Amino acid sequence: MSIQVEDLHYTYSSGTVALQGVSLSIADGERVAIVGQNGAGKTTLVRHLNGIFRATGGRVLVDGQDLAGREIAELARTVGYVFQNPNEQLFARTVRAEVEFGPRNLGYDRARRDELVDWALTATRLTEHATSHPYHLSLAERKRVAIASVLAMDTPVVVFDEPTTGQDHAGVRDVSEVIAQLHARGRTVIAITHDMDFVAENFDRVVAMAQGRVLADGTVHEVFADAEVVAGAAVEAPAMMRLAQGLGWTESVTTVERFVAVLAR
Ligand SMILES: Nc1ncnc2c1ncn2[C@@H]1O[C@H](COP(=O)(O)OP(=O)(O)OP(=O)(O)O)[C@@H](O)[C@H]1O
Repeated sequence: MSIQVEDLHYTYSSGTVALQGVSLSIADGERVAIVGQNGAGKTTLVRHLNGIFRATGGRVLVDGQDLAGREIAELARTVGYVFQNPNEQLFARTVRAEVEFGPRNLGYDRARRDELVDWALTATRLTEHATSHPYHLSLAERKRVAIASVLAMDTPVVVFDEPTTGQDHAGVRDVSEVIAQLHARGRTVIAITHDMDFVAENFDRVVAMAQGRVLADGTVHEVFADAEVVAGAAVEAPAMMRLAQGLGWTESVTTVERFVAVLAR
């Protein structure tokens, strides 16, 4: 499902100008990472995609339809949003009830619901915690519950707000695997992240933001090879890319797999 953001502006009621004319076009099935320093406007931007925020200027179209005037409940069927802080998202008494809430609310029948919930729990390694209270789990596990509860809604677009923060190595691998599964199912995946190695390993495209604007939009290599962009967005290129540059290689190298392939030659 495609997304068009056209000259989007957003000013908080406090007067903070968070977005100053963002334009983006995301095609069906793309994997897009949004990067940039704290306060760049990333969260404000993605919260427009499912109608949590309404543009104070410009517009957002999903599948060609303007989101203005559309109900949040209707948009929930289209764009899933995993909050950065799971405590803002979770409310049920058991993990399974939490994960089942979305598909139940969307009116999916029992068989589809069970299938989606089982898949979401397996994908996030939470099956054994299905009957636990989410608040008895660690923060990292609660974050995975938040991910599972959005996965189970089976939306064509899934937006993650800093999905790897607080996750250990296995948790990061799980999130990568979830993204790969969503991609294989043809879903559009958008993630805000501060982990540039995670970006390089899991995304095809990077949008770098600064001060409420898009500074650069391109492949991982294109965006991180531009020193001005790297400085302006206050990010660091992925480790493999820095290593390859340090070795004086001219090839595009952003991932471990690619690094090993070039080294082997
Ligand atoms: N609820 C709010 N009320 C007022 N200002 C806000 C609010 N939330 C965010 N802002 C401000 O809007 C600007 C953009 O914030 P936003 O959270 O979108 O940035 P971000 O790029 O997601 O940052 P981070 O990486 O820290 O999550 C910042 O100046 C921030 O202080």
